Amino acid sequence: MVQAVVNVAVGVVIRDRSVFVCKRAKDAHQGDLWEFPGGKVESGETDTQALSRELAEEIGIQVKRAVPLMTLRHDYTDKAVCLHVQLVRDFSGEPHGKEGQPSAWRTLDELKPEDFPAANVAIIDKLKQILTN
Ligand SMILES: Nc1nc2c([nH]c(=O)n2[C@H]2C[C@H](O)[C@@H](COP(=O)(O)OP(=O)(O)OP(=O)(O)O)O2)c(=O)[nH]1
Ligand SMILES: [Mg+2]
Repeated sequence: MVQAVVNVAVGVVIRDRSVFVCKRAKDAHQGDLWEFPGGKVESGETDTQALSRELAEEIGIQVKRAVPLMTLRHDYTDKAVCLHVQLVRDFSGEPHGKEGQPSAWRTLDELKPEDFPAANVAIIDKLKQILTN
């Protein structure tokens, strides 16, 4: 059966020179890898609405402004995703792993692409282009 592409809102939360990352649950798709927080866009939601909802649920912040960074499609062997990646610099609340997941602030130099799902390699590359210097 051909599977539908799953639309996902992904937030790169930035403070100073660091980004906020979380660890995916072991039993999740692409489990046990690090991620930028976010999740599936539900029907009737815009990407931005989905992002605000997911970041409130997963890391306990209120997004004040989100700026689109990139949209990318990635086909894993078992699932195809379209990631709508947005930069979040303007938020209230203190990001934390609200669902008990490990989380951390990391500088770009500290991000190892191999610790993330394969789709994230392109995101990390793009962040390095725009956030350095
Ligand atoms: N959140 C997030 N998902 C990513 C990233 N990179 C990547 O390939 N994905 C994939 C993994 C999943 O197949 C999908 C997002 O699913 P998710 O597990 O976050 O969705 P969700 O929060 O709505 O979770 P659930 O309630 O359905 O379990 O996108 C990333 O950096 N962040
Ligand atoms: Mg999620």
